[in-house]
Amino acid sequence: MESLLVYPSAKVSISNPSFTSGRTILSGNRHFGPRDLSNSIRMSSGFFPLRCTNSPDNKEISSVAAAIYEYHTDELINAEEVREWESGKSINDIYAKQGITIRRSCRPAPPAGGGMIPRNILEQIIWDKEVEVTQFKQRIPLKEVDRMIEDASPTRDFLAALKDSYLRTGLPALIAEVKKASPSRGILRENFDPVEIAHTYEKNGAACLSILTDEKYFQGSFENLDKVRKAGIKCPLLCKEFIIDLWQIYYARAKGADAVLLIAGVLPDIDIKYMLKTCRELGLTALIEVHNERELDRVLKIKGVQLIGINNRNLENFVVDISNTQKLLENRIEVIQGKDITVVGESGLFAPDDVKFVHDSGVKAVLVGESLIKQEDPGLAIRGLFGKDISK
Ligand SMILES: O=P(O)(O)OC[C@@H](O)[C@@H](O)c1c[nH]c2ccccc12
Repeated sequence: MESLLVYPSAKVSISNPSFTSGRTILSGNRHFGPRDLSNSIRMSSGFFPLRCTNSPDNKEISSVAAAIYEYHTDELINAEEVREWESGKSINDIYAKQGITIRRSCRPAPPAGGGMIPRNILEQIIWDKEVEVTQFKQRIPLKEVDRMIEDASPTRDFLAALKDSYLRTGLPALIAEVKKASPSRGILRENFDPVEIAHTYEKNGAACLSILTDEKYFQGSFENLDKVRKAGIKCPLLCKEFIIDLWQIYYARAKGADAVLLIAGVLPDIDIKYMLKTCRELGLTALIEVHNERELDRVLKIKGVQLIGINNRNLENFVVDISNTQKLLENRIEVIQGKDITVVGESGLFAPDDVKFVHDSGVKAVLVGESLIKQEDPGLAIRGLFGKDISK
């Protein structure tokens, strides 16, 4: 074998005999093995393929390598990002070339020279997430998450639930968000019972629910996701998380998610592609979030994308403008419909006119948090938002 791709976040144990499929490249111990290989795992965080040019000669390693090699499609192996990486470009330069302004700090092992200062809140959130995920992975290694998945109940079809609801009501399907707080708005609801809110949303016509799991900035938790899932809720659930590592996708599945959010402003194309593949294997729907034209155009080029969210909130400065949905869809709606992609209008929706506005722009679903969760009765709030009862 001439070359293989290794994900830097991979934790591979060469003496682990369970290396039979590509999935397991993410389990095991910290180091891959001999120096030539471990040298290629330079970043402790981040998610990026590296090509190791030395042929592994150890028999065990060869089988690992074969597993990894098999798992990558030509599309990933030949990705432009890989070539750029090989020619010595830094991960953040490669991100920037795709218009991604959010950098990776690669903490907790910062690059030499370190000392980076976050430029905005989203960057801060991502850097904190790098540390958090590393700790989570140490506490609950992927092998254990895999076991948890074996015991989890089957996933529900998130996308089909949105489509069914749209066909039934003729109005954008509602993804109602279970959200206690946000960095821009502070605490949204004092007496916050996620299960009770979820039941109310479901009873009042939500097609799907979105459960915030970020603790530090949104006061959410995977616990909440788990609780809602086990409370007899039928609506499919979106795990609302800042995903930067495959581990989080597996964990979301283990905790009852039916869908995960992938933010194009944070993830380069190669990560989105790889994560989409993982989602498909786990039976999860991926909601790919974009905020500007460049991100949308990037995502429209990726094969297999079925669900795109247009966030009206700029996560770097919190400015909300619902005309963003219209602006982005204006010249692209035919392409989107041609590919049978469903678009979700996200954030800043408060009144029937807002829903009508994004519907007229071409969305078939909406993602709503604040305007529902802030009201005494979030169920009544749904009627207020649509101007009618959408539960029948
Ligand atoms: O509360 P709002 O304005 O209705 O927004 C909901 C949802 O769109 C928002 O919470 C959101 C959209 N994308 C995100 C990414 C991370 C965290 C939160 C979000």
